[in-house]
Amino acid sequence: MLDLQHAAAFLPRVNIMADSDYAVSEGSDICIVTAGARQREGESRLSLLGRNLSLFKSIIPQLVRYSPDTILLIVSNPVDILTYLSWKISGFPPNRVIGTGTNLDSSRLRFLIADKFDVNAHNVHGYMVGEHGDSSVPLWSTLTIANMPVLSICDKDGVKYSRESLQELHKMVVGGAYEVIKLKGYTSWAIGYSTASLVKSLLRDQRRIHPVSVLAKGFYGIDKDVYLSLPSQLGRAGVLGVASVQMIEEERRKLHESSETIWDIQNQLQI
Ligand SMILES: NC(=O)C1=CN([C@@H]2O[C@H](COP(=O)(O)OP(=O)(O)OC[C@H]3O[C@@H](n4cnc5c(N)ncnc54)[C@H](O)[C@@H]3O)[C@@H](O)[C@H]2O)C=CC1
Ligand SMILES: CC(=O)C(=O)O
Repeated sequence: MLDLQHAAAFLPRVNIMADSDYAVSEGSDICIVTAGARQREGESRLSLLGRNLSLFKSIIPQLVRYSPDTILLIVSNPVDILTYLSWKISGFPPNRVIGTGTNLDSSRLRFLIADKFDVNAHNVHGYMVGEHGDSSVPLWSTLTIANMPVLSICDKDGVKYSRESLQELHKMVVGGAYEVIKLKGYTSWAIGYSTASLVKSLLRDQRRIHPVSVLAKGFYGIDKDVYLSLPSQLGRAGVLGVASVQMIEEERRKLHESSETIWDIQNQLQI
């Protein structure tokens, strides 16, 4: 708290408070939960569940008690399962319980595509969906650079990036967090920017579409209460809707596989 307060001369006027008493969070518009164990080198996100489950059981009721109308934005891993857990514990409607999900994975993919094709990442449009993690699914069929489908660019003669090398990019996205963790012990900057961008869309009612972890039941043929990332419109009320993106059969199948991966673990939770 002090370290942030000492930046007062460089920030817009802001009241920075901290306390171990949750009363300090009373009346929050949004509560961002980042507490918890992080991965050690080579460890998967899913393996963190045991350590972070009991933590969430103690944190979420306190946040709900002091801010019954808040939006819960979950960052801690495994983010999809902890977001589901937060939804269950909070008793909130699902539109007010959101996980940062594949907003970060999508940015990693957009960065890699932008780098390969030497364009600005803002001009690369597309989503990764599903689990934030190893079973995430890139929606190649709708990925575009300035409205040109990336797959059709790859099919043109003389383009040096084949469809196979795009699959390599997906591996790099999945391996991206592992690599950063190996190099510096944790990831921080990209998830920080990703979360800030989501908060801006939510609190300023920007109605932008982000791939974030939402209750997926009823979308894309998913019939279970799982949280996973789908392109979702965010505004002041939280999740305003889920976009209907065209998916080819293979993408839909992989989304369902990702959903099953999460479901299998979620099913073992004792809430
Ligand atoms: N969804 C995503 O894309 C990302 C998720 N993460 C996840 O975020 C979590 C935190 O990671 P880091 O910040 O790197 O770890 P960290 O170890 O730097 O920070 C964790 C913090 O949680 C706090 N904490 C522990 N128990 C608490 C409690 N009962 N109440 C309040 N605070 C408590 C600790 O004091 C510590 O400050 C991990 O689960 C990590 O996997 C991290 C980066 C990206
Ligand atoms: C740690 C993590 O989930 C990430 O950086 O993607």
